[in-house]
Amino acid sequence: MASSRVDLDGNPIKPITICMIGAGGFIGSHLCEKLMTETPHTVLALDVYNDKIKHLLEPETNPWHGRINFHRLNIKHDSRLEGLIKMADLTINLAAICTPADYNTRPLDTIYSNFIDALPVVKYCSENNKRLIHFSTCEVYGKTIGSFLPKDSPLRKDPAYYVLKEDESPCIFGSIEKQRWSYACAKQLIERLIYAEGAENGLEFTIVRPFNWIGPRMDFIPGIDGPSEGVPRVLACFSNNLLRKEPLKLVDGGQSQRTFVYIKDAIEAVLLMIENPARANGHIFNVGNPNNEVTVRQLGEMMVKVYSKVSGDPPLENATVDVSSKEFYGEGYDDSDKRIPDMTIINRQLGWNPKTSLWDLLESTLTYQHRTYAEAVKKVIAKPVAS
Ligand SMILES: NC(=O)c1ccc[n+]([C@@H]2O[C@H](COP(=O)([O-])OP(=O)(O)OC[C@H]3O[C@@H](n4cnc5c(N)ncnc54)[C@H](O)[C@@H]3O)[C@@H](O)[C@H]2O)c1
Ligand SMILES: O=c1ccn([C@@H]2O[C@H](COP(=O)(O)OP(=O)(O)O[C@H]3OC[C@@H](O)[C@H](O)[C@H]3O)[C@@H](O)[C@H]2O)c(=O)[nH]1
Repeated sequence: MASSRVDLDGNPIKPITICMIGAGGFIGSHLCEKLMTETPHTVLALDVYNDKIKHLLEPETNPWHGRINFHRLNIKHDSRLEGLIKMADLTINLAAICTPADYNTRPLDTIYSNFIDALPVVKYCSENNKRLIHFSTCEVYGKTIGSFLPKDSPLRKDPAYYVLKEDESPCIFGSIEKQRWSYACAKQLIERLIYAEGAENGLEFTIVRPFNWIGPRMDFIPGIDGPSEGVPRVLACFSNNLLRKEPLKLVDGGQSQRTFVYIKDAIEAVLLMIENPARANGHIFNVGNPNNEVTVRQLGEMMVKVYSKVSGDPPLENATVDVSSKEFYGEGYDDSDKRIPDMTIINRQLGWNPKTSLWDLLESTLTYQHRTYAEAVKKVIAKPVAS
């Protein structure tokens, strides 16, 4: 496997050591899996949790045993961080609070997590001349220019007013009371800091802006492997509703638009960045699938159909219900109206294109959700409520 692998310019790929912070999360678990099964690289996996990568850490008979080492630590306060970054050739920082339900209910934790806690990582990489791949977000673009045009303006249909370009589009956030944007603002400032470290001190960096990556192991199902009152991201919210046979809640009518990309497609893009530093350094990359655009209402309706197919149950009648954002997320919520990534830069630098359609990615993801959770949800529903 390992020795014959070459990069995009035909050079042999040498095995490296990667310090992956946030390796126990959704994206981290898929990236670790890819690195273990398809590459010779070694991973120092840092996180406070490891449930999603347990299958890679155990048993000792795994062919990659010894190439992945888990370090349980909180980067807020752990003196081991600099040493681990020094031991690696490349650091990938995925650690963040990144769930909309947290942005306006835990704004301080959100700002600290996405900006303050990331500062030492940038500093240690810069001081020790280590390459950094930092995970930002599509949310740094905020709202589209088109959303400020009159509702009936024909310009709303012009891509110049909504396609999001790394090197051209402005970042448009709501007012300070709309704390939804605290996350986006913290991510924007850390991007600017990394960029400045590159410009002034020569830090070798790549910034990734994910556009709604979804797939197995995303977030949690409330009351099963996460808190009963917890509100995960939309894929897990809708999966939870489907598993419990309750209507899917459409926030403010589900009119916002998103493009969804399959996690396995997106991880291919990250691997190209890891293994082609000369093409990836100094760049900010949109990673998404512009062909998979739907409104949140359309996403819900499609998930109802796909879940019926994979579970064998008839689709729910009255499958959706409208809720206000204030009721669902609390005061201070706002939303991104539309997110279409421009793909020019990632295409030119890495030749990457997403492959999987929304229907196909939902089919494999909901098959996983059904297999993993249906029985556990049935048991919880059957339990009499304690009086
Ligand atoms: N999934 C997406 O579509 C998406 C979209 C935009 C941006 N992102 C960004 O990608 C990154 C990873 O996202 P994800 O979807 O895998 O989220 P996730 O919540 O599943 O993973 C984040 C991981 O970081 C860990 N972590 C957080 N704070 C930590 C700390 N102080 N010390 C150690 N570990 C810590 C968490 O325990 C978690 O396992 C985040 O930076 C997020 O903002 C993701
Ligand atoms: O049950 C639900 C959950 C969510 N939604 C809506 O679905 C849309 C998508 O919500 P998600 O929870 O997936 O999160 P968003 O797309 O708003 O942001 C996401 O993308 C940017 C990343 O940085 C973050 O990981 C995440 O914040 C929003 O319009 C939200 O209001 C519902 O209508 N019903």
